[in-house]
Amino acid sequence: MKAYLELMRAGNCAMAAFAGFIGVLIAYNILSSASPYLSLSLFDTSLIFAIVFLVTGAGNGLNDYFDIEIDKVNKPSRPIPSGKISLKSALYFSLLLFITGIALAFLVNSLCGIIALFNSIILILYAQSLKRTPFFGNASVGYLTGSTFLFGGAVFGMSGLQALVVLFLLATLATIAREIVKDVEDIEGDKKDGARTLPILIGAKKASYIAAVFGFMAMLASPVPYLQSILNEKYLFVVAIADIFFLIAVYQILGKKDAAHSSKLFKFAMLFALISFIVGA
Ligand SMILES: CC(C)=CCC/C(C)=C/CC/C(C)=C/CC/C(C)=C/COC[C@H](O)COP(=O)(O)O
Ligand SMILES: CC(C)=CCC/C(C)=C/CC/C(C)=C/CC/C(C)=C/COP(=O)(O)OP(=O)(O)O
Ligand SMILES: [Mg+2]
Repeated sequence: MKAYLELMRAGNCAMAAFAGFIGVLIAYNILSSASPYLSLSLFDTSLIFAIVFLVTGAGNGLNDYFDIEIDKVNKPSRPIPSGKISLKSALYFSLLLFITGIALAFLVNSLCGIIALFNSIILILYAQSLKRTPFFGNASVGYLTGSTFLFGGAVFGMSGLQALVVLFLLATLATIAREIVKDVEDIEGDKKDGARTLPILIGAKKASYIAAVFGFMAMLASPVPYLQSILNEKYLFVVAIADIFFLIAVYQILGKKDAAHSSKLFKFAMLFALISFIVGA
């Protein structure tokens, strides 16, 4: 059981699922001010959390299935290269998670079902090939991460999804920045694997500057949810702390050229940003 949770990267699944949960709450807050009779279903909200957890876990599991050769070198302690889980078991487990997540999403409503199906296709394409293409891999993970908010809002249909576009964009920008930093960190292993990532194509320095631009865009846009009255002033205080960590993360990659530390700081800033959303809701 523990090995399967490790294969799913349960920590990332929980973070993504929490984002979906926040998406439901914020969309409800926005829409209920105009429609007082709008109801918030605890069952649907729990389903959103579970679906994002399952589909994210499926994507992570399939990712490790396709990455077996790289991970034998770079990450030998992971469940598949270490022998805790066989390749075939990892594949069937991931497919089961995808099917379960998609089926549950259609149980919520057709919009959630379509998003879950579309995201599952992107996750499969990412694991198979997209991750080895310049920038498209980073953009895919950025979209997928940002889509957790859209997915939560979709519980209330298109109006709920549209209400969370700003949060979607913030999360997407920040994730793209981190993904490019991760590619800078993995440049040697990716070169051996024949991957054509941004740092391999244009060099680590230029790629780091592009990551910094995405990071700054996310930071500069972070007051927008407050300015649009989507989130309150408490959000501003907490997101300011996230922005400081984003700034330090950018300094780590540009000033110190320490991609590993920068990646960790980006993730910590993203966690703080998630907290700012719930505090400001
Ligand atoms: C400026 C501002 C307010 C930005 C918003 C930042 C935000 C809320 C981002 C969303 C965070 C989120 C929903 C994360 C979900 C889980 C996750 C970490 C997804 C991306 O992971 C892919 C990554 O390649 C996994 O690598 P690793 O973390 O090293 O295992
Ligand atoms: C909203 C719904 C239904 C699903 C969203 C699914 C989500 C949130 C995905 C988040 C992004 C994510 C976890 C993508 C999976 C791909 C992945 C594991 C990328 C990182 O793997 P690599 O690029 O191989 O790098 P490492 O294996 O070294 O971490
Ligand atoms: Mg991988």
